[in-house]
Parts: sequence; C-alpha cells; structure tokens
Amino acid sequence: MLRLEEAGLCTAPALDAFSGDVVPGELLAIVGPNGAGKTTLLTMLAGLRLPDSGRLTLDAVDLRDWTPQSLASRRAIVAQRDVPNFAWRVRDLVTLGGTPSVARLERTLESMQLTAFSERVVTELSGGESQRVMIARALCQLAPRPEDATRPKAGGILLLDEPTSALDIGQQQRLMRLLARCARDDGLAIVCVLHDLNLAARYAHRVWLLKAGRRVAAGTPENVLTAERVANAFDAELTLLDTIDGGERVLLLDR
Ligand SMILES: Nc1ncnc2c1ncn2[C@@H]1O[C@H](COP(=O)(O)OP(=O)(O)OP(=O)(O)O)[C@@H](O)[C@H]1O
Repeated sequence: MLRLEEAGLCTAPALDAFSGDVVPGELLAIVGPNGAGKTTLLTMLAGLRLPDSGRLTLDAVDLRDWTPQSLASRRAIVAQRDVPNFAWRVRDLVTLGGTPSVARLERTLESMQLTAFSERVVTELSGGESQRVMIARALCQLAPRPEDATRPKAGGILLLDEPTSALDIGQQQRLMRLLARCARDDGLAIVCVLHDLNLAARYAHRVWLLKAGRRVAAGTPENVLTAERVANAFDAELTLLDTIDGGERVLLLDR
C-alpha cells in the first residue's frame, strides 16, 4: 500500500501536507479544477518528486529507500502527452519496461483494442490510439514476469494522468471497465486524474478533490461529488440528477 503521512511539497508547484492511502483493489480518482495540483500530486505518488515534509511509503518502506528498479516493477505512470516522438513499433513500445509473457502481451493489446495496430509505428497513430498504447505499456510494465505468470503480481500501482482525455466515449467506457477489472481481479491500486466527474462518480471507489494545492475532500464519490461541493470547487453552475432507476447520479452543467 502507498501511504502519505502528512506529506507535502513546499516549493512550487506546492501541495499542502495531507495523509491518505492508495489501496490495492481500488480505483482512486483525483479531481479538481485546472492548476489545482493533480499532476503535481501524481508525480509525488510516483516518487518522481519526493515530499519535502512528512513521509511517503510503499509497503511501509520510505520511497527514498526503494531502488529505481524495484520501484519500476511495482508502479507505472502514464503522464499527459507521454507518447515518444520516435518511430517505435506499437508491439515493441508496449513491451518496453516490462517482461510480459507473449500471452499477456496479446491479451493486453486486445483489451486495449490495439491488436490491429500492433505492427504500426506509434508516430503514425491518432491521439486516442497513442494514448491507449501508453496505457497498455504501463499495464505490461506491471505484469508478472513470464516465469511468475501463474500468479498475479500483487500490489502493483498504476498512476494515470487524464487517461481518457483523447478517447471517444466507447473507448472511455472500455478503459474504465478494464481499470475496474484490473483493480478487482489483479489487486492493482489505480490512481486516475480525471476531468470527467461522471466517470469518477461511476467507476471510482474513492475520490480526492483538490483545489489550489490542497486536498479539500476525500471519500466515496457519493460523499465527495455533491453538487454544492463541485460547484464551489470548480466555480460552475450545475445540477445533480438521480437516474430513473435511482442507481446512478449524474452531474449536469446548467444552461
Ligand atoms: N515547474 C513548475 N514551476 C512552478 N509552478 C508550476 C510548475 N509546474 C506547474 N506549476 C503550477 O502548479 C500548479 C499545479 O499544477 P498541476 O499541473 O499540478 O495542476 P493540475 O491540477 O494537474 O492542472 P490541469 O487540470 O490544468 O492539468 C499550477 O498553478 C501550475 O501553474
């Protein structure tokens, strides 16, 4: 488990210290307005920028004490606009950084609907196709080694910065369902920065709401994504609708 204990960043881009856990088997959505500090927080959770105050631990060991190699086998990050400007074949790029078995590689390509693109070069793909390639690469980075293929790798942490930003509505749904399945079946802890609050409400187990470098709310989507809180945080006018069957709530922008 990834644990923040009053962890914060003092210099720009700064984050007020707070505590919280990133739990295996759960999808955590980080939401908030532009400039709130979502990418900054994701960078800290990835260990790419360590906290200046408090502690950040993985399995109770300070992230400073993890070697880059062991950390790379436990956590993967897909940043915004992450696609390399180099003519990698999709299949080679997806395998880079991990050692997935052939079966696992094929399954991952298929789950991201990339099988038909696997021999193409990544610089010749559309924005949404490239985004799916980078997510597939991160999933393969966390896959067990071929010799361990019979046991799922416990405790992998997948950090995604706006993974749905370039995806059409069908691809968004497939990705969010896949992430929910990876959390549930493979025990991954998944952290997604999301601008689409309805995706966060529908798929996340927990939500952290950031504003101006502070985490201002944390909890279940029902508790965090209230109309009043969202309107306040985003300076937007909106209405919260209950769907007809009452199973879902949807946030709608007012006209
Ligand atoms: N290298 C930097 N030096 C100084 N300030 C920075 C730096 N990078 C980002 N910032 C500032 O820190 C704040 C948080 O940036 P961050 O990218 O974390 O926001 P965000 O919530 O991810 O925003 P968005 O939704 O627009 O992607 C912003 O005000 C940004 O301008």
